[in-house]
Amino acid sequence: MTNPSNPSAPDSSDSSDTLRALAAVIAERRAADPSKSYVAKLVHKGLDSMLKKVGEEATELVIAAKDGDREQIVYEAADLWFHSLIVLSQFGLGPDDVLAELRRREGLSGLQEFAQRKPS
Ligand SMILES: N=c1c2ncn([C@@H]3O[C@H](COP(=O)(O)OP(=O)(O)OP(=O)(O)O)[C@@H](O)[C@H]3O)c2ncn1[C@@H]1O[C@H](COP(=O)(O)O)[C@@H](O)[C@H]1O
Repeated sequence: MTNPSNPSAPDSSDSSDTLRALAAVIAERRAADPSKSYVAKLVHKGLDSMLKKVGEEATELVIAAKDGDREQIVYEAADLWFHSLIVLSQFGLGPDDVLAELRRREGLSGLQEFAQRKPS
């Protein structure tokens, strides 16, 4: 379905395309002018600032969920995914890497996977 507020946005029925498109914008903006791009500004501040944002957004998601505010949960989850993509980009990684890991886990029970882990 076309996004009525942004008809040129990718079809929301294909979530991985949306994540890939956002990751491509992030990759391009990393080298942009920090006064004109939020991504460039955060990248310019360095890894600690990116990680701080991920921590903040995760906490805000927790608070929204504790409040049971569905709209706010979606808003904060979007912030968290966005900032996670920035951290991934810092290491030359992207949504396809995470999606591949999720696909690898498909059909493997979390309890089974945990039991197979080597003791650390
Ligand atoms: N998806 C996002 C996105 N989500 C959140 N944000 C920004 O993330 C920032 C942090 O959000 P907060 O709620 O924590 O706001 P804040 O506490 O006031 O921010 P800080 O001062 O702590 O950084 C805000 O400035 C948001 O606008 C985003 N900024 C950009 N994008 C995407 O990234 C693209 C490139 O953006 P630019 O790099 O700015 O061109 C955009 O076209 C969008 O598609």
